[in-house]
Amino acid sequence: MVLIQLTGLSGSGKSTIAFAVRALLQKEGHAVEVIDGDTYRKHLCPDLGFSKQDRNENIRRLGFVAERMTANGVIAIIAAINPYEEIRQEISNYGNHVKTVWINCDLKTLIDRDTKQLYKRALLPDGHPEKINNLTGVSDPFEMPDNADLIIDTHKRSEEECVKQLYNYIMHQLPG
Ligand SMILES: Nc1ncnc2c1ncn2[C@@H]1O[C@H](COP(=O)(O)OS(=O)(=O)O)[C@@H](OP(=O)(O)O)[C@H]1O
Ligand SMILES: Nc1ncnc2c1ncn2[C@@H]1O[C@H](COP(=O)(O)OP(=O)(O)O)[C@@H](O)[C@H]1O
Repeated sequence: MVLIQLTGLSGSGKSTIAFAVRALLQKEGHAVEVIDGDTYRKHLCPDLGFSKQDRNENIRRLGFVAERMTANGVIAIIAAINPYEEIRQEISNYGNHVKTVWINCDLKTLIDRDTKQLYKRALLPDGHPEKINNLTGVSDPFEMPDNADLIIDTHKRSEEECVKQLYNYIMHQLPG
C-alpha cells in the first residue's frame, strides 16, 4: 500500500512528475491514480476556493479518495499544492503507507517557467483587473514540510532525473 502526497508550488513539476511516474509504474503492471489538484477541483471540489480553510478541505477530500484507492490496491499520488503542514500531517496519520514528497523549486525558476502565467498575474500592480491576490509562494503561505520523506529539487535536476527519483522511491516502498 502506497499513498504519495506531493506538496509544492504551482509550476514546480507535481503533475509532470506524477504522470510520468504513473506511466512507468503502469508498464510494470501497477494500478496507479494521479489525484491532480487542478482536475479534481473541477469535479470533486468546485465549491472550494483558495482560503486556508478551503485548501485544507480540498486536501481532506483528495486524501479520502486516495486512501480508498490505496485500500483497494491502487498506488495513489496526490498532486496538489497542499501548502499547510497541519493538513499534510492529517493525511500522514492514515498510516505508515503515506509518504510526503516535497516537489521543491525556487521562485526565480517558477517565475521563469510560468507555464500558466499565474506568477505574472500575481506580480501585477494592485488594482489591475487580472491580478491574482492569493498565489501560493507569492501572496499566500507555503509552509515548508518539516519532515518530508523525500525532497525533489526540480530547479537543480532534469525532468528525467526527477521522475526517476520518485519512481525509484515508490518502487522501494512496494512489498517484495
Ligand atoms: N491563488 C491560487 N493559488 C494557487 N493555485 C491557484 C490559485 N488560483 C488558481 N490556482 C490554480 O489551482 C491549482 C492549485 O490547486 P490545488 O488543489 O493544488 O491547491 S491547494 O492544494 O488546495 O492549495 C494550481 O494548479 P497547479 O499549477 O497545477 O499547482 C493553479 O493552476
Ligand atoms: N526538473 C523538472 N521536473 C519537473 N518539471 C520540470 C522540470 N524542469 C522543467 N519542468 C517543467 O516545469 C513545468 C511544471 O509544470 P507542472 O508539472 O504542471 O507543475 P505543477 O503540477 O506543480 O503545477 C512543466 O512545463 C515541466 O516541463
